[in-house]
Amino acid sequence: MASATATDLGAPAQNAPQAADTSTSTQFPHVNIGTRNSALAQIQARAVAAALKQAHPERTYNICPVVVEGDRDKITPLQQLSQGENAKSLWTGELESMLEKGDLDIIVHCLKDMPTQLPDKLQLGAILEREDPRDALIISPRLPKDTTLATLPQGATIGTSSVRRAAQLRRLFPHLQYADLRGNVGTRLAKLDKEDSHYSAIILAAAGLKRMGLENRISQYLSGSVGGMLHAVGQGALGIEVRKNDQPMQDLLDKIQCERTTRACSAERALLRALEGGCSVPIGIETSWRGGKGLAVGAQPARDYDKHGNAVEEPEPDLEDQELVVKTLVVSVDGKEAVEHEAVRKVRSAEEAEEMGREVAKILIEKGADKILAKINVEKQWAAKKQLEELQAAS
Ligand SMILES: NCc1[nH]cc(CCC(=O)O)c1CC(=O)O
Repeated sequence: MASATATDLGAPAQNAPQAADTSTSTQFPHVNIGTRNSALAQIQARAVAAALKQAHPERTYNICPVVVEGDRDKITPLQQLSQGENAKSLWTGELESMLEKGDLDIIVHCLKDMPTQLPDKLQLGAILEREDPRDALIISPRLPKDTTLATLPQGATIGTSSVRRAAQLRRLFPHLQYADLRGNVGTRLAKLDKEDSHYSAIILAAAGLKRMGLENRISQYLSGSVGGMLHAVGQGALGIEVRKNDQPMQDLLDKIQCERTTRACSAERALLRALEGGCSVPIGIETSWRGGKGLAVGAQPARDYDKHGNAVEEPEPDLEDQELVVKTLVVSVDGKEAVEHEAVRKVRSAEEAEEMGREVAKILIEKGADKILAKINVEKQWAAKKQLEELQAAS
């Protein structure tokens, strides 16, 4: 097996792999863990390495940060980058070809960024326990810290490059403006904070901020009930990609997966797959577990949050006694049309959860979601064509 080094992975020198642990047996080769090289991605990769180390202390782990295409092009708006044939490979393509070649053994992804269709030889080997899946509002330091979506001044600009976020917000906050905002979490915060920034606030995933120790920047946690914002499919969870024929590696991953998150995210991903939405399509979702011993069905969501956004710890009912609640929304880019649906079902496996996701997709389509999505695809193609013409005119 190839043992990759920082240099032959094309990573900058300061991103050298973490020193491999040589204190234990060397009868196994290192597990090479691929990751994007952003600060958040590397934090996530280290968390996975730590979980693996705990489950399998006999193995050694090597983190390999790689600069990917999506991180290089900072100019083209995301919706247009994710067009056409290259659509899905932008964030994952380079890492995946290294995995296929054997230069990597696993890739750690934000599940949200993982395409619903993976290359033939690869599979989603594990989904780990979910962090807070909600979106969060971050306010400019020039505004009062307790500013919320509802108290932002008329005409204030919110930075987000997510069609899903902007479309949902336009629906409930038509008096605000929405502008593209690109870059890693640190870059986006810097663009908000700089003195002449034209953003009054930005929306980021709470999970990324929490993982980076930046949750103190969060002014408001958004959800279906606060700000009417449903999160992206897979948001807050980590997905690990592995070669299909690598059973030993799959066995390692089986010990660190989270069944609750796997079932919920399997439903979410099956729904997205059935609607054929790319990562920037305005599909919002919220999954939760309901019922179980000691709780009346529908009495309260399985996970609640206090006013600081911390998960309120309650003794967790047995997963097998609970039902999965899937709440979902497809909204037009202008926020004027929306189709929503909520379903509740017992799912005893990831496969049953996928079935539920497909059922919900079918109902959304019956309610008219396909028309909203078709219109978005036409608009995207038009925008991409216009941009190409501009580029040609400029050259
Ligand atoms: N769109 C990029 C992206 N992909 C994953 C995360 C972090 C949150 C997660 O793990 O789902 C982010 C940043 C963000 O949306 O704020």
